[in-house]
Amino acid sequence: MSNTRIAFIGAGNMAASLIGGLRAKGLEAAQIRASDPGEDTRAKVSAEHGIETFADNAQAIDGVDVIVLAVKPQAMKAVCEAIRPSLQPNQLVVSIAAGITCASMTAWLGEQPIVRCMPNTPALLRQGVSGLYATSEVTAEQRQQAEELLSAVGIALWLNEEQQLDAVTAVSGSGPAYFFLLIEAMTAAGVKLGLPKEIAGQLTVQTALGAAHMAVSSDVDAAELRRRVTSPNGTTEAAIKSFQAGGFEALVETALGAAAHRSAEMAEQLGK
Ligand SMILES: NC(=O)C1=CN([C@@H]2O[C@H](COP(=O)(O)OP(=O)(O)OC[C@H]3O[C@@H](n4cnc5c(N)ncnc54)[C@H](OP(=O)(O)O)[C@@H]3O)[C@@H](O)[C@H]2O)C=CC1
Ligand SMILES: O=C(O)[C@@H]1CCC=N1
Repeated sequence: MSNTRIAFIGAGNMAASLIGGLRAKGLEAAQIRASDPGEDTRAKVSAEHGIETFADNAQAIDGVDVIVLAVKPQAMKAVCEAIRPSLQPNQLVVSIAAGITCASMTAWLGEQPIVRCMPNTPALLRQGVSGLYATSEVTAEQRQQAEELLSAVGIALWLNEEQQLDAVTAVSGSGPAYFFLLIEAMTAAGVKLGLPKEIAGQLTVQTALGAAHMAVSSDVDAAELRRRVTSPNGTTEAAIKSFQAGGFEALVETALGAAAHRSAEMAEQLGK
């Protein structure tokens, strides 16, 4: 990406994470621009990353190689239609918006190389994971550019079918929130069992971190790691049996199904 010029449309949370990752990877501030209607948002991203910012999206995309659409899904149609007259045919459009299909973007932007992806908030710490899907207009060089963009904040995984992005959204896009919910619930349960809140919180968060590190670095799968914690007729077995009696696995499947369904539903509702 040594010479790639990138414009971010929308300079909110996810854009700022990506910009931070790119700067940490060595991209020059002059290679990156961002546009956003918020004066404070522009001032913040400009102060933090030393990049030029714009109130006008068309001005921001002038002459860049890659345009990252980082606005809310509800704003995508208006943003795409407004930049359409200013697009160059070879400019790669990368969208991170949940539930907005390549077909909708093509209808709003015209024929344009598009990479649709789904990152997640740990991108802020360069610990994110993203699924990526490219339309047939995307060249090998542009695939590389998109991959390097998302790799700057974590792991980037290519998908062969666009529909799989609904599942990626359900698993990893929304996924951090599920772990936060579990952290909240375990901390509250620890308090109910007699621990001070701060200690219950620290025990929970450090356990989550340790377990995630083990799952990442171990050569055995999560089921085996779980088995190694679970002594026969011990405390873990008592807890796991209780989770399973309450339908834990089925509940997770239902919850992720709801997220994937919502992603597809947003495509229907917002894609017209
Ligand atoms: N948050 C998450 O966990 C994830 C989010 N995403 C996707 O990333 C996208 C951005 O989300 P996130 O960063 O959280 O949202 P934010 O609200 O933090 O950022 C969006 C930014 O876009 C600005 N904006 C609004 N309208 C326009 C416009 N017409 N032109 C330029 N900028 C505009 C907003 O300004 P203002 O606030 O003034 O309206 C805001 O600063 C969404 O589409 C979401 O689906 C993907 C993966 C994970
Ligand atoms: O909740 C949402 O719709 C967005 C997409 C994935 C995470 N947050």
